[in-house]
This record gives sequence, C-alpha cells and structure tokens, in this order.
Amino acid sequence: MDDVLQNIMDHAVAVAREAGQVVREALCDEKQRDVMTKSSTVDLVTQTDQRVEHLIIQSVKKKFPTHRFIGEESVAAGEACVLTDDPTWIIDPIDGTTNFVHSFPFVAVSIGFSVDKKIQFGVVYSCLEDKMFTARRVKEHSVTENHLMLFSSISDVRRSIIATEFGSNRETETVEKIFSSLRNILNIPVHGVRGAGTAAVNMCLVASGCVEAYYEVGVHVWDVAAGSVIVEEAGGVLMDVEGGPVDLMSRRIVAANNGTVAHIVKEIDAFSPTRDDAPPTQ
Ligand SMILES: O=P([O-])([O-])O[C@@H]1[C@@H](O)[C@H](O)[C@@H](O)[C@H](O)[C@@H]1O
Ligand SMILES: [Mg+2]
Ligand SMILES: [Mg+2]
Repeated sequence: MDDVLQNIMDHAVAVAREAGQVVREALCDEKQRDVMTKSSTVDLVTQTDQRVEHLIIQSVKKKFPTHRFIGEESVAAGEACVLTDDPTWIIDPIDGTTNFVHSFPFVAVSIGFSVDKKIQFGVVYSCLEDKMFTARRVKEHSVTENHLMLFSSISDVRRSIIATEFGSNRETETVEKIFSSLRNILNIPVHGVRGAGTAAVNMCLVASGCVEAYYEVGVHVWDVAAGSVIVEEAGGVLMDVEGGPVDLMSRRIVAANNGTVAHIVKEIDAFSPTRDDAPPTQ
C-alpha cells in the first residue's frame, strides 16, 4: 500500500499546486470573485470555488476512477456527505473564501484522503503564501513544509497564542457562545488570539509552532480533514471541544501542540451544530 498511497499523495500535491495557480490568477479578476451565498449572507462562495473543486475531482477521476469524493461545493449542490471505507478525497477547494473575496492573504486548497474512514494523508496549500504543508500517517512524524518552524513546546497556556474563527453563523445564540468562549480564553490570560480566516491554515499554524492551539465550533469535515493529520504527524493532539476524541464530522475541533494546552476545552462554551453526515432534512 505504501507505494500506492505515495502515488496518490503525489497526485494530491500536484493537483493542489495546480489549483493554487488557478486561485492566484482568479484573484486578479473581480468577476471570478463575484460573491454568492450559501447557509447565511456571510457564508460566501464564488465560481472559482466551484471551478477549482471541479478541476481537482476531474483530475483525480482520470487517475483513480474508483475513488469517492466529499467536496465542499458538491455537498452544497446536494451531494451526500457520507464517509465510507472506500478511498475518499475530502476537498475544500478554497478554504478561506471570504479572504479570497477580500484579497486577504490566507487562502488554502485543502485535500484530505481517507481509507477505512481514517485520514491517511493531508495536503494544505496556502497558495498566496506559496506554502505547501503535507503529512502522511505513518509511524514516524512525516510533516513536510518548506518553511516549517520548530513545533511549539509551550505547555503553559498563559504563554500561548490561541487561534479561532468567528465562522459564518450570525444567529444570536451562536454569536453569544462564540464570544463567551473568546472571553474565557482571553481571561486565562493568553498572550493573544489570532485567526487566519481558514481552518486549514490555522491547523498548519499549530503544526508549525506559530500558535499553540486552534479551536472552532462550526467547521466542516472538508475544512479540517487534511489539517488533522498534519497536526497529529507534527506531534500535536486533536480533541473534541468538550474533551474526548475528535469526530471530524461533528463540526467541533481543538487542535493543540500538546495535551496540556488542549485543556483550553474547559473554557469553550460548546454547542452542537448539525453534523456534516446528518441525514438531509425532509
Ligand atoms: O468556507 P471556507 O472558506 O471554505 O471555510 C471557512 C473555514 O475555514 C473557517 O474556519 C470558518 O470559520 C469559515 O466560516 C469558513 O467555513
Ligand atoms: Mg473551508
Ligand atoms: Mg471552502
């Protein structure tokens, strides 16, 4: 399986880089950043998100015709978000669409690959920074990135920077929960709170020692699938926001450099969005 998996991963890296070039070119063309909305007026999508996802899926289908897909924009168009044991590509064609629309410099192509419901490798290409983060689930740590800094060994959360996002749900109750968690984290106190505007890049910031932890409630499996293996293979830990094992379909995640910092979970005012794999409502 090793050579076969490496061949698949090599293709993921190549198609992520190709997709990143499409994103960079689209950034220069207002039309290709025209905004449409999905679950809320601030949950943005553009024709470029859709075009990049199509490019990736068609490229993979040619080489690996039996593989399955979970793509953010395919799910938005009505495809089921169901993870089977089959080889499955979990794709966020543009993670950080709001950043893309506003030319804010953190925009990633995120590709996770699953077999037997386990993420085998992750590829996150931060395409405006031209940083390619990859990791493959093997015994030894396998994270590669051309700018990887030292993984953070900080275990005192009062000396940490924590990353999070405000998401795209503006319902009063959700916003209250988000600010309640933010207040609790800030009052630890931590050195700072940051957000790149993309879950995948936030997780790569954990893996590269730039922040000590990232948490969010409201993400989707395509936001975090690739980053999950990049964090773990860098030596980090994943957890649910209330502690316990992470469930990538639950829309809740903590990614931390170590188990001590992961205890920020006790500060998070958790809630449970509708799961990614929930049956469609009639
Ligand atoms: O939509 P997208 O840009 O692919 O992904 C984004 C995530 O990376 C981010 O963590 C979340 O807060 C945003 O609401 C959005 O979901
Ligand atoms: Mg995303
Ligand atoms: Mg996206």
